[in-house]
Amino acid sequence: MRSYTLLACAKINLYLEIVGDRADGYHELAMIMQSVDLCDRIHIEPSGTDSIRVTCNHPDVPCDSSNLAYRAAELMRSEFPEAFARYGGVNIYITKKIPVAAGLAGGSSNAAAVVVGINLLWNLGLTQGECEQLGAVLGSDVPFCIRGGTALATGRGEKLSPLPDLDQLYVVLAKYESVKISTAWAYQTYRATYEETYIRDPEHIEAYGQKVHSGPIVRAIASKDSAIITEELRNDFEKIVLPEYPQLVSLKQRFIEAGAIGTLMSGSGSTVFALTESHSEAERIKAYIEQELHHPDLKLWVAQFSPTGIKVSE
Ligand SMILES: C[C@@](CO)(OP(=O)(O)O)[C@H](O)COP(=O)(O)OP(=O)(O)OC[C@H]1O[C@@H](n2ccc(N)nc2=O)[C@H](O)[C@@H]1O
Ligand SMILES: Nc1ncnc2c1ncn2[C@@H]1O[C@H](COP(=O)(O)OP(=O)(O)O)[C@@H](O)[C@H]1O
Repeated sequence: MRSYTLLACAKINLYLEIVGDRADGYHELAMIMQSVDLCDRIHIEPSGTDSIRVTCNHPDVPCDSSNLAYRAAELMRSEFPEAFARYGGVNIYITKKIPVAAGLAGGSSNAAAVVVGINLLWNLGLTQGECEQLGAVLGSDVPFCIRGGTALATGRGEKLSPLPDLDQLYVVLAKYESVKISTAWAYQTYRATYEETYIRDPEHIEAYGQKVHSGPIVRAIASKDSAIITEELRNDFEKIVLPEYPQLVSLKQRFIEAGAIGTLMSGSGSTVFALTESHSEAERIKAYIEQELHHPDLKLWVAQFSPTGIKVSE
């Protein structure tokens, strides 16, 4: 039987506005999500048994049923029992390149790759939309990781509207290995600090009217206007994370000093990214930061915006 190798792209948030409280305990969001070509490699093969097995090269990633890739395979097993009975279990090999707990959706991208990979392995014939719906059960960011490219994400992050691909931008990603921020902590802390500004029980993002401020960046993306995109970068989590981690503030300052056209923390952190208009400029800024900060704990990567979230090869 066939096996598949998939590249699962990281995402960055060019815009993240926390707009309200939801009845289900999640937060209502307006986000611009962007895939970048820093990718984990996921290999999926039939196990020849009825079990799911996950192997990963990263010491901080669990290989048991708490691994999001494992949970994705479990979901497929329970949703498609006949296919499971016919094709059996799977072995999943994960080679991590995306830093862990970094605000780059590493786990979500791995789960996305497993949904897409098992769809192929078991000949399920699911459409991308159907894969995205299954992904939403696994986590708010998983549908975007399946769709990829550039998208406006609303609801709890799972409702996607496509935006034109921003293929002209490059990114330098920087992460202090010791600064690990849990997404649940970030949302809880934000709620505790800003709850009084929340909109209660919002039904639809449109209903927020004036309260949502993503219009200018959406229009700038449509017209591919990098100057306005960089002016409109926003991440509400910066308000609670940056005061706790002054090294991230310095990192942002250094990026601007180095000539980045914009800089922002991604998601709930702790990755900070800088945008540039060329690959050579991104490499130059990476080298500058490595030399200036020269911190063994600080890791940097250069990546390009990607029009896809998952790339498949047999
Ligand atoms: C913050 C973001 C921005 O893209 O990314 P990361 O920083 O994790 O990469 C996402 O909203 C993370 O999405 P994801 O990691 O899929 O979240 P989930 O598994 O659904 O939920 C993790 C935790 O975040 C909270 N959560 C998540 C999404 C949301 N709209 N409201 C929330 O309050 C949940 O209550 C839960 O405690
Ligand atoms: N396949 C996976 N890859 C990475 N982390 C995973 C995976 N499965 C579960 N996790 C756990 O999820 C947590 C969040 O990791 P990750 O998805 O990389 O971060 P973020 O939510 O900030 O984008 C980690 O602490 C890790 O232990």
